[in-house]
Amino acid sequence: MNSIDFTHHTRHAVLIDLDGTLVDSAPDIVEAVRRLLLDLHAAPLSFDTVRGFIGHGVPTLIRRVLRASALTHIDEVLALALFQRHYRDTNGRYGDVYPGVRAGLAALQGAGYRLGCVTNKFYEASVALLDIHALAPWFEVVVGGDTLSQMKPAAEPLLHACRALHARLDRCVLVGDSHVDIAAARAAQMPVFIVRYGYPGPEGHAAMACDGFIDSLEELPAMLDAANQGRQ
Ligand SMILES: O=C(O)COP(=O)(O)O
Ligand SMILES: [Mg+2]
Repeated sequence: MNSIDFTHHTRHAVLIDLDGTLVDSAPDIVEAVRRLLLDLHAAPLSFDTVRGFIGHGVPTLIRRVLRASALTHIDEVLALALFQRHYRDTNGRYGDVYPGVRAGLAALQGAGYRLGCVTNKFYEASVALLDIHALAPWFEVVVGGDTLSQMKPAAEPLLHACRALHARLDRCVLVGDSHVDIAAARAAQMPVFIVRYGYPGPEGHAAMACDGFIDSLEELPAMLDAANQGRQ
């Protein structure tokens, strides 16, 4: 995939992570985990504990939940199926879009950027969540955790989105909330901007080696102007 020739593509694109960047979806996910643990007759985990498990996709989240609840004897495929059933109900119901997201997307589109959503959440759930919050129309492509054989931190989802948008690889940036996004962007040799909210994981933001932090997506057009000038 790395050998794809992007040089005939000229468009600038912004790839944006979903959970923790566009939507504060932890309340939906934590509620589905609470229902899963109820099914398994296990004690609930704290909100912060479960939120800290978000970032590497649902199968990893479930593995972490089972480990934290001393339920490693439970079949992960079964637990995943139980979770999915609950998540179909909770997805989009409790969490909300972060402040500045809608205005930021409008400003980016107005400035001529093509927009793609690159998430480790399963594709179907991602599209459903974007739909529920009326964010879907902004995105020309959505790459989910199960769209390709590899998810972030692999480079492939970013390269795939870039190609789908007919954008030049050296004209794409990623915006995310976690070290998974940073690692994926580095693997794709793409600049990465990190929101100061979201689910950065236990290490927090301090140790993040990104190209810049933002408090709101509304700050992006100005930041990208500066970044693109540096790349000419
Ligand atoms: O589902 C996850 O674990 C994370 O999803 P994200 O890539 O949109 O942050
Ligand atoms: Mg995220």
